[in-house]
Amino acid sequence: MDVLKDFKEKAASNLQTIIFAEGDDERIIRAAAEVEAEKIAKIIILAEAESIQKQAEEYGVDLSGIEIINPEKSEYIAEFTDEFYELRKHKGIAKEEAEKIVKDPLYFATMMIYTNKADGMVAGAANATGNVLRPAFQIVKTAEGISTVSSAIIMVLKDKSFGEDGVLVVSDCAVNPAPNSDQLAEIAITTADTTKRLLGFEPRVAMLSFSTMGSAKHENVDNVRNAVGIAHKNAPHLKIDGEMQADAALVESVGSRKAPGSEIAGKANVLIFPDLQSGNIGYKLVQRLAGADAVGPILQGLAAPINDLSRGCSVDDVVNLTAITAVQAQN
Ligand SMILES: CC(C)(COP(=O)(O)OP(=O)(O)OC[C@H]1O[C@@H](n2cnc3c(N)ncnc32)[C@H](O)[C@@H]1OP(=O)(O)O)[C@@H](O)C(=O)NCCC(=O)NCCS
Ligand SMILES: CC(=O)OP(=O)(O)O
Repeated sequence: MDVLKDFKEKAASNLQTIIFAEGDDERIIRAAAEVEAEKIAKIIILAEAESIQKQAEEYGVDLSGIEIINPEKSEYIAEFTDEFYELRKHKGIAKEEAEKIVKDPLYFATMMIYTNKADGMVAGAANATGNVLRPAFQIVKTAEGISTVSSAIIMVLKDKSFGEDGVLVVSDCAVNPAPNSDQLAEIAITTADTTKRLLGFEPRVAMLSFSTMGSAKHENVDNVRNAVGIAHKNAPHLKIDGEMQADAALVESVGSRKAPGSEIAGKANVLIFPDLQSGNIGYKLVQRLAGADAVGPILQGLAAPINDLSRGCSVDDVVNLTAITAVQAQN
C-alpha cells in the first residue's frame, strides 16, 4: 500500500482547484509549482504578483499556469465584504471591519471556498493552527451533524507491522485542547469515518490513556472510559475500544496481556489521544524520531475541505496534503 502515491493518482483523475493562502512562503511556492507540474490539482496562490514571480525565479521554479491573486487588490473584495458582514453581523461587526478582515489572506482564501471559486484550501506553513481554524469556523462552519471539528493525521511508518500495513490514523493533534467525553467520542467516530473514506480500510479504533481497562484510577481516565461508552452507544457498528495504553493498542503480545479479549488491543490502526497535549506531542515524536511521514492535520467535520499544515512542514508535506485536500474535494 503506497497511500501517498494513491492520493496523488486519485487527485489527478479529477482535477480540483486548491487555494494556497501563503504565497510568500518558499515551501508553498515550490509545492505550487510541483502540484501543477505533476497535475495533482489546479492551484490558486495568494500573493503580490511581482514579488512572487521574483521569488520563483530565485528558486528556479515555474509558476506558469498558476493563478496569482493579490487579496488587497482583488475584484472580489466588495462581494466578500458583503458576504462576510452578513455572516458575522450578529457578532456586532461593522462593514469597514469586514472589509479589512476579508483582505487577510486566510480569510480571503476561506471566502474563495465559501463562494465556490475554489474547491479546497491548504494553509498553516506560515501561520499557527488557530489562525487557519478561526476563519474556517466563522465562514464555512461545521458539516451537517457535526458539533466538534477535529483533525486527523495519516502517519506512514517505516515499520509495516504496525497499524494497517504501516499506516496509522491519529487524532486529535491540532484542534481541541481538552475534549470532554462527548467531544472525545465524536472525535473517535469522525476519525473512523475519515479513515474509511480516505483510506478505504476498516478502522480499528483505540482510545488512548495512561491506563488499560481500569489499571489506573484518575478523572482523566474516566473521561476516556466515558467516551468509549458514548462512542459505542452512538456508533455501535464501529470497532472502538479502550481505555488503553499505546503499547496495548499497538503490540499484540502486550495487548493480549493487558486487555485480553479486546478485538482492538494489539491491532489498532486508529489512535485517539485523550487531549491535545498528548496528541500534538505524540505525533511529532513519531514523525521526528521514527522518521514517519505525517500528512495533515486533515481537518474533519468542516463543511468544506480546508486543511492545516504544521509550520515545520516540508515541500513534500505540502504536496501530500494538497493531494488529500483535492481528493476530499472530489467527494
Ligand atoms: C480552535 C480555536 C482556535 C478556537 O478558539 P477561539 O479563538 O478561542 O475561539 P472560540 O472558542 O471563541 O470560537 C470561535 C468560533 O469557533 C467555534 N469553534 C471553536 N472550536 C470549535 C470546534 N472544535 N468545532 C467547531 N466549532 C468550533 C466556536 O463555536 C465559535 O463560533 P462563533 O464565532 O461563530 O461563535 C482554539 O480552540 C485553539 O486555539 N485550538 C488549538 C489550536 C492549536 O494551537 N493547535 C496546536 C497546533 S496544531
Ligand atoms: C499541527 C501543528 O502542530 O502545527 P504547528 O506546528 O504549526 O503549530
